[in-house]
Amino acid sequence: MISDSEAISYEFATGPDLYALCQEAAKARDNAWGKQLTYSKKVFIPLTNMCRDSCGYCTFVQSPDSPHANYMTPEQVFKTAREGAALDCKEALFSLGERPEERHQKARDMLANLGYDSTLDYLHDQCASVLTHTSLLPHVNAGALSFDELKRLKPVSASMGMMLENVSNDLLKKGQAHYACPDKTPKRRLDTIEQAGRLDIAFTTGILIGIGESWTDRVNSLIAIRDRHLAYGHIQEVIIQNFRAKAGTAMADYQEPNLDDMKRTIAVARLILPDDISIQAPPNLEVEYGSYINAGINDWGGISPLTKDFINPERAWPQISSVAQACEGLGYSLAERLTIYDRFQHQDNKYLTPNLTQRVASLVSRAAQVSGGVIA
Ligand SMILES: O=c1nc2n(C[C@H](O)[C@H](O)[C@H](O)CO)c3cc(O)ccc3cc-2c(=O)[nH]1
Ligand SMILES: C[C@H]1O[C@@H](n2cnc3c(N)ncnc32)[C@H](O)[C@@H]1O
Ligand code: MET
Ligand code: SF4
Repeated sequence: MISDSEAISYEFATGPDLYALCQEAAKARDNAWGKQLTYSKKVFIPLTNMCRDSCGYCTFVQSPDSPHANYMTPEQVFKTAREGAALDCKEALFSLGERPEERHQKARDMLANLGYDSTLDYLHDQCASVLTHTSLLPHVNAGALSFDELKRLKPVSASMGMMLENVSNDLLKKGQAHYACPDKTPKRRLDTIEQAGRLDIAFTTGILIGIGESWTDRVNSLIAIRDRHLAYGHIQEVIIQNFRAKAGTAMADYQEPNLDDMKRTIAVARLILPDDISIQAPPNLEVEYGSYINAGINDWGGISPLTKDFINPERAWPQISSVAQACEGLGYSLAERLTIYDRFQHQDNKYLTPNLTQRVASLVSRAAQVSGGVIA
């Protein structure tokens, strides 16, 4: 662990200083997580691509005028989930736009056709349906949610998540990444993390780097996550995600963070966050993703053999065998894990409702029968 001021002092760490910082982080990771990295085999279910926000970096969102604006039908959800299960996926990642019906008539009309007036009600029922009809465990990433909304989703989602993005209020100003995004206020994002803690939901969060924040904003975002974890103990993983500039977005010409920036941020995250939080970085947003290992990550997040990363559709997943090779080249093994990390699984139905406890147990025992138990 390092102090807050020490973390801030690493802003310009480069060359041998960055190397030493990464070594310290890698040592902390080895002590806490051993010589094994993990990933979750998943399918991506983009339930709707309409959204009431308009983040400057996002190409996932579609304007209601676009012919591509949609809700997936229950049949499409089921087909994706079933095909994923057939390929041995264990997670159904529901990732979607936020409350589109509160802004767009087209979203209200499409929802009405499906028999709903709220995206979150539809989400709830589709998670329930995946649980009933397939072996997959839903993980909901629906952005900022209230206590009541999280509470309703808990029995149908094995874990949940929402990127904090960043705690800087400056990003809400005109011309900045989160201008006119009511769901990206640090207050609402932090409140979601807090309420998930009160509800004992195993929670994924993280920061998106390179969206106009300062280094101090970045460290302060990690500190904010740490402090909520110290209060509730519910943060299972923190994602360090690098912004990728996309043509056609407000931030198309923004500079992307470089590899040193990612390594520096990963290392500081490892050293400032408690050891029991997993540090995750996606392997599809950086060609030299293997060097994240030497900076202290222990997890790659979800990797899909079936669906693309709908948020970064132009960035194909590396083959799982290539990720395994990158790990092995540095002396680490690669193992599959479930969407809810091991230490949250066996706590007397605290994090999992009884129905989900059972589902998790049967996935774990299935994994134990094939290939000697791949689930970490
Ligand atoms: O494929 C992706 N998976 C994303 N995931 C899923 C992640 O890779 C894992 O599948 C889950 O975290 C399960 O551990 C997120 C999950 C969250 O809870 C919050 C944010 C993300 C962001 C992404 C993402 O941009 N792309
Ligand atoms: C689901 C998560 O995907 C991330 N996200 C959205 N757009 C981009 C982008 N251009 N580059 C990298 N990550 C992105 C945000 O952090 C969001 O919370
Ligand atoms: N809309 C949610 C968020 O931004 C999740 C998907 S982002 C493409 O957190
Ligand atoms: S990042 Fe999420 S909240 Fe922002 S516009 Fe895209 S879908 Fe909406």
